[in-house]
Amino acid sequence: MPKEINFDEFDQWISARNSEQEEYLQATREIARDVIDVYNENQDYQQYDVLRRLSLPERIIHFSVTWLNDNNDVEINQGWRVQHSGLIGPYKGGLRFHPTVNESILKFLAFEQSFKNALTGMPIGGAKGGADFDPRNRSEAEIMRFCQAFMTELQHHIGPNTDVPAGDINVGAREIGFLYGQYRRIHNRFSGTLTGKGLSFGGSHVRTEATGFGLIYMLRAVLEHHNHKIDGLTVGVSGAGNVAMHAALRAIQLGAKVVSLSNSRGCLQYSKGFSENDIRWAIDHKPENKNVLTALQEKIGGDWHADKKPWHLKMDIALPCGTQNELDEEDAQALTNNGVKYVLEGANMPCTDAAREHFEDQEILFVPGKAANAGGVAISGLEMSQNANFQRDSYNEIDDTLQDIMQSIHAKMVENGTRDGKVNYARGANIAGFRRLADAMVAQGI
Ligand SMILES: NC(=O)C1=CN([C@@H]2O[C@H](COP(=O)(O)OP(=O)(O)OC[C@H]3O[C@@H](n4cnc5c(N)ncnc54)[C@H](OP(=O)(O)O)[C@@H]3O)[C@@H](O)[C@H]2O)C=CC1
Ligand SMILES: O=C(O)CCC(=O)C(=O)O
Repeated sequence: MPKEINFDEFDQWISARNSEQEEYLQATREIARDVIDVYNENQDYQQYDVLRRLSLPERIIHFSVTWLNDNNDVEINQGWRVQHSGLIGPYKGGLRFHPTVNESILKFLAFEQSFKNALTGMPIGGAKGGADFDPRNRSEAEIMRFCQAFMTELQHHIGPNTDVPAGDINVGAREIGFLYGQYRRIHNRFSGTLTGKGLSFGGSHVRTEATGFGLIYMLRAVLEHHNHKIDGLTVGVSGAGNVAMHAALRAIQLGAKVVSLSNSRGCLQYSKGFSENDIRWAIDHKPENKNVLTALQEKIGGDWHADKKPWHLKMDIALPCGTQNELDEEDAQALTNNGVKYVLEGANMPCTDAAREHFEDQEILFVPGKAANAGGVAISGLEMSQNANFQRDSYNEIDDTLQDIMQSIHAKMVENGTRDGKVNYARGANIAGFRRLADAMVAQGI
């Protein structure tokens, strides 16, 4: 029988099933708060129980990864693939290698991924995976053997029409090459089972840059909607990885002043504003430097603040691009004290709940990661279709498509998130993603 549900009932239900999985509870509660009215207004959604069903992963695969280090000692790690929703296409989402990886983090990432992928308009479901492997201080040979051992287990569960992994933290082009090589060796088949591949073996132009560039295209759309221009604005970026560096690069190319980058060890402040060449140098020299930001500081100057975040600096726009929950309420307060106007999440869920509430209370425009960083997975979707058709589109064609996709996600948020003339981008993203998944769930029955 159709049944309405209120937020407290939902909260009790989800908490009882996921106790001590704080990141997962944070992500599911955040979406439920925004979509519960949409759910309660729709008899079909109630009849098919879509809110609760969408709040649990379809499948979690958990395996051990056993491999030999350079001393020929056995090492054992834990690996997972969380296949959250295959409703609208093959499971799709990145792999993360980091010592903090656990089931709660991968479940939250897979859950967010399903809503993000729904926003792209493409036929891709949501998943995430990874391992508690720490690649820091490992030789390249050890990283290769770990990737091969990880894929030996994961390959049972993926395929071009089943589940297509890609990169995430500490999984870049090199690791995707090792993972793909092992998959191809086992299956003796050239297929699109992994995106983010090298250009010489089925990769797509712009995939490397897509998440960071897409974030800046989203920023441009948000600014235009509010009659502003990026030119001359001051931007603070956290992180110094794939997303952060490419966001900084595109922002500078479009005329912004980027005054910070950071990593888990501290923050590099460069008040004059980095040049394109500074960012390109950091991208190129990251592999051979333990801390590319202190190496950059030695080259160009600026101030290195050990164990600090960039959020105490003066900026118009904040782009957290490091990791989940890196920006808390105190940071949000510091940003508003300094006059920040826009916050766009490049990372997945980098703002804590309290920080998001603070931005909402202060009427700071906030765009959640599931919309702002969707450019990466969107170009992964294009890599899949190029692979399926044995074709390669040009760099400019893909970059143009990326701009169109980010514009269309912006339009969906405005359509679903505007009340009394004001856009709540988080609510707009949650409602638009929820409607697409919920409609597919109803149409496919039980
Ligand atoms: N790659 C992609 O296409 C996509 C990535 N994302 C998300 O973007 C984020 C970054 O991923 P990506 O750039 O690919 O990963 P990378 O591995 O390339 O880089 C991660 C960067 O974040 C830094 N970092 C880690 N923890 C913190 C912290 N607490 N504060 C500040 N910086 C920190 C790392 O520093 P250190 O080296 O010191 O650890 C590193 O510089 C993640 O949340 C990821 O899920 C989202 C969409 C797509
Ligand atoms: O490209 C992909 O498949 C996944 C990207 C990703 O992990 C993400 O969007 O968080």
